[in-house]
Amino acid sequence: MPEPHPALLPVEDYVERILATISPLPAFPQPLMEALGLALAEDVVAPISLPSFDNSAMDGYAVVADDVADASEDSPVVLPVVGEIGAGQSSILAMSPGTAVKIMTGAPVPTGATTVVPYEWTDRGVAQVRIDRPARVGQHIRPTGDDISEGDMLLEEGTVLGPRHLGMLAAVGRATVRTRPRPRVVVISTGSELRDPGTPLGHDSIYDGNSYLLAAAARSAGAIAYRVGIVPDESHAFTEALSDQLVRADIVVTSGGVSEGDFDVVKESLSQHGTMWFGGVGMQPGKPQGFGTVGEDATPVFTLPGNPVSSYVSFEMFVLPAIRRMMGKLPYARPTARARLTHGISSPPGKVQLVRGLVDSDRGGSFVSPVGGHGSHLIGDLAGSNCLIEVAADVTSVAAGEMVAVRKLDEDF
Ligand SMILES: Nc1nc2c(c(=O)[nH]1)N[C@H]1C(S)=C(S)[C@@H](COP(=O)(O)OP(=O)(O)OC[C@H]3O[C@@H](n4cnc5c(N)ncnc54)[C@H](O)[C@@H]3O)O[C@H]1N2
Ligand code: MOO
Repeated sequence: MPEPHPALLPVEDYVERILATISPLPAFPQPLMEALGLALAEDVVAPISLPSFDNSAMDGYAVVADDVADASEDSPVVLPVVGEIGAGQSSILAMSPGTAVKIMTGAPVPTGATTVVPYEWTDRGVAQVRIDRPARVGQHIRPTGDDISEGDMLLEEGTVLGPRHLGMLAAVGRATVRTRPRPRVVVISTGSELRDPGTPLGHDSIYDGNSYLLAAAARSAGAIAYRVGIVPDESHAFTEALSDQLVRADIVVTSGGVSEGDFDVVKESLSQHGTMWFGGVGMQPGKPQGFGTVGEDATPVFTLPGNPVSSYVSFEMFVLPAIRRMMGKLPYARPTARARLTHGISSPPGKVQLVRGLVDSDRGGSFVSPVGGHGSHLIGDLAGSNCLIEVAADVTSVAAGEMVAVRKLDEDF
């Protein structure tokens, strides 16, 4: 009698198991430029106010508003110019009524001045200035704290830092911020049939697309990716490659060697490790999976199936959330959107089906078309898609015109 198929682990249970094993990486202060794209691991409170002093918004003359209240073109007010203040120069700290001080944009307004008259309203005089319009109190003065007040909550923990955040942090004088670093993800391709792109191909070999696919996906997810060369289907070669790599890995991702084949060395080598789990997950493509921790530092290891589409989809569903959890980035999983299906699709019972699709949101709604067939070797179709259509495990067909869940690939979230 044939052995019954072991039960498939539901996708959500597998994700839960993975996330329960993965911890956020310890945070530390990083220079601002290193923090781009990283999640803040502290609340940032403004250490100073911005502007930090009253300063001029125009090139012109700092004066007392009362002195120019009656100025007009027919009857200009003439004031002696007692000095000049450029941005970064604060030699003149105070001025008296009845005088004018030349002032440049951004320069500190001297005590006593209540307004700034722009050059355009004057004769631009050097020793004395003729002002032919009145200026109200506070005009063209940017007051202290106008933008940010000392003690304001600027950014909350978990914020993913973009260029505008970094600009603000620098503007308030922060040189470093506490962030969680990028995980180092080591990608190992296994398979004696694999050859490096750029080298000759025999009649029985294929190019190693997966290590590029997975390393690029890891980098796109925010990780530092190390693509290790091809490891043949030999147990000792795999074990050696793995132990060499563990020292620089926060996560190890392997491709190939996890199904039922006679040369499935990944499974064979790692099965001896207590914490590794191997089995089938209720998902297509990407059924054969393995996950656990290995080595002294309990480094998480994902053993993804070798078929390229299976490998990629497995990365999206399982490795991406793990990378994001290490980085402290929420949500962990790529969010789904809704789109109307243009052509019907069928799906096996008991498995979440992830169909390559092309989603277009520019036509007064979102429409999604399946791309190519279901085969998990079809990398051409994978490259031609921009989303994964997700069909739930208990659904066996979806008709054209129905709404489906889609994961838009490559989008930041
Ligand atoms: N008897 C069974 N056979 C298979 C089963 C099963 O349940 N019973 N599952 C199938 C499924 S589903 C998948 S997915 C694959 C997974 O296989 P492995 O993870 O063991 O991967 P390999 O056998 O090494 O390779 C599968 C396929 O992918 C190609 N490959 C592998 N590495 C790369 C790479 N780096 N770049 C490009 N292509 C790669 C490889 O040549 C094979 O064609 O198992 C099924 N079999
Ligand atoms: O799990 Mo496999 O991915 O169906 O080819």
